[in-house]
Amino acid sequence: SWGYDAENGPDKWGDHFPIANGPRQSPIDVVPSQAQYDASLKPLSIQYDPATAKGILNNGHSFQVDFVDSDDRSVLKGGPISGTYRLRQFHFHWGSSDEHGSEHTVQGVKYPAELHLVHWNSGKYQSFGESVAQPDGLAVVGVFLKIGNANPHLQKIIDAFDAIKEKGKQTSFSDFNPATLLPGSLDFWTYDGSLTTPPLLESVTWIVLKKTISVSAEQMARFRSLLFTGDGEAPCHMVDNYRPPQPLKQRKVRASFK
Ligand SMILES: O=S(=O)(O)/C=C/c1cc(Br)ccc1O
Ligand SMILES: [Zn+2]
Repeated sequence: SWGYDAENGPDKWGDHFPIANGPRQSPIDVVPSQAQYDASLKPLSIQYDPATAKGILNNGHSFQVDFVDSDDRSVLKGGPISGTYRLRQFHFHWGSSDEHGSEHTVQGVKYPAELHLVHWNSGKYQSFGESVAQPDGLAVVGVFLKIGNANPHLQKIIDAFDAIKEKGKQTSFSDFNPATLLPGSLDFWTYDGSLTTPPLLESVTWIVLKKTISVSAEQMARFRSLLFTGDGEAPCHMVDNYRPPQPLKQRKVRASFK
């Protein structure tokens, strides 16, 4: 199945998922000078309840922290979206070195990693599964990681890595507030896009934060100690699990800030 190597990576995804060459694919290169300031964009409203954190899983492509999404305790509102979107999971994409690894880029600048907080439109649809097939079904907040001081909030996640080193492994993960992973400013760029992994569905309103959060080089090295492979397979380090920027086509990127 799909992955990130030469045989099954982003250049091959179109073979099984033709939408890979669609009109609203993600990620993109954000060019700040081309983004239009939109005064009608509301401030982002992000309210997460740490009690909704459920577990952490190595899914063979990344690791994800899953949340209880059977009620509106952890939700995203405002910004470019209408109504309420419920937090489903967050995950990361990262590189084999600190020089690259993010999916979105900013005028060609690559960051060592990118956090994605995935939300679905619980105001309009009954489940994540239904939402993922709708043009307004998902809202993903993207946050760039930049090498600097160790991030104490990331450390709690990293401390769980020994339990999920291989593909398919999972463990409980509770009492965690993902809002601690957000930068001080919620200024953002927004555009209509897609999932950046197969099935690449064009159902995502992207909200990419301008400000970064810190991660130390040592913490990044811990991300790279995870494995794409399962128990009993020849080990392959989980690195370079990012899709490169895709054509903007007929889209405009809006900015929430001047
Ligand atoms: O990298 S993203 O575009 O955030 C992919 C999100 C995603 C989330 C879920 Br939940 C299932 C499949 C997916 O592809
Ligand atoms: Zn992602």
